[in-house]
Amino acid sequence: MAPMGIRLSPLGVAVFCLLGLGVLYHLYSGFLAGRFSLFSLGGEPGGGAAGPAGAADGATVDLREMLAVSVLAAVRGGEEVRRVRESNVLHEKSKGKTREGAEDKMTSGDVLSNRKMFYLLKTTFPTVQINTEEHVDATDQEVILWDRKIPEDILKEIAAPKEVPAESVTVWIDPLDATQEYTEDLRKYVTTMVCVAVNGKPVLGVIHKPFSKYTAWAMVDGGSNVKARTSYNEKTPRIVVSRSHSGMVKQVALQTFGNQTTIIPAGGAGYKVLALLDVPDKSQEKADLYIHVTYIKKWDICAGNAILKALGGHMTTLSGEEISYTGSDGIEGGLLASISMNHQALNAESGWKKGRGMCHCK
Ligand SMILES: Nc1ncnc2c1ncn2[C@@H]1O[C@H](COP(=O)(O)O)[C@@H](OP(=O)(O)O)[C@H]1O
Ligand SMILES: [Mg+2]
Repeated sequence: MAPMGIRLSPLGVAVFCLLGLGVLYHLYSGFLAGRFSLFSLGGEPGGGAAGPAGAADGATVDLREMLAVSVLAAVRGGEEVRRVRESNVLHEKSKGKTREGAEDKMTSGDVLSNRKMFYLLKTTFPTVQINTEEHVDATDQEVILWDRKIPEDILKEIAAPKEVPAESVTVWIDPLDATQEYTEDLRKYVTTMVCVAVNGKPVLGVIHKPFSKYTAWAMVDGGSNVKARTSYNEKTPRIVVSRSHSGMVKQVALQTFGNQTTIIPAGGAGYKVLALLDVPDKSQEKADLYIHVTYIKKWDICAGNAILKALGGHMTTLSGEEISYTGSDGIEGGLLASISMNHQALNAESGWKKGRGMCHCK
């Protein structure tokens, strides 16, 4: 008989100790996996412990977890986008005008998708900088918890965690790309997008089509669920361009590549990047190049830039400069996106001279 009348069974004590050891092992193996992957990336371990709650660790974040949450955020945001469109009550408003005088529209689809996407990412990675197209209402907070499950297709492509310092990360969210087309009920152009940049370089991108439920994702030096097509027409390329913020893009494209070139006007920067890839979605048109000439924001292009880069393609300004995804929201020098082509030669051909903002076409 034990003191105070409690009798300890030897079998019970043994089971209790074994359970305790199991829990300790589980916790410690997660800790070691995080540390090893950090060292393999050449980084320094941060001050906080990268334990099993790695996603909530302030000092480092695991890019593989960020990819899983980004895919989930794009899908959850997309559900809002679809629900609002199907309700036919869009509460369309104008946020003002673009520099070229087009209406910069916003709908309930943008706002509700933004709320879901932002809070899912912010709750999971509270210390990371998140830039999003729409205003986040702090009085309307929503705590959305990630179930910490990394989907099988991601685990298959990316075998190990990839930890980076949280302070090096900037997330860009576009809760509804192609808002203009959304208001016109041109559903195929609409996407939701998440991008993660590390030290300003785009490293992972997710583009989700809410109406056909297709999702493309890729991580630079990691893996992807999408690939380039087998061939592209470099001589007389089909060029996908904006239908609602076109500027002089048609003239630039035709003068540069000749009158044989086919111009495909389309909505959404996400849609236009997918046009360059091997995408099984039936509603997706195909193109060889994507050119944009007016001002554009980084949440519109970062995910596409990351995906192209991961697959060996390029997205630069028209004068060939890489785009840095920190600091200011927008870029001035236009956009040229290609894959499996001589991007540098295309830049030179397009005739845009750095800093001039005008075309010196042939
Ligand atoms: N000149 C400009 N100024 C501001 N935003 C622009 C722009 N040109 C394009 N965009 C934005 O870039 C995205 C793709 O544009 P487009 O469909 O014309 O190619 C759209 O994003 P949103 O729909 O997310 O606002 C659009 O608003
Ligand atoms: Mg956009």
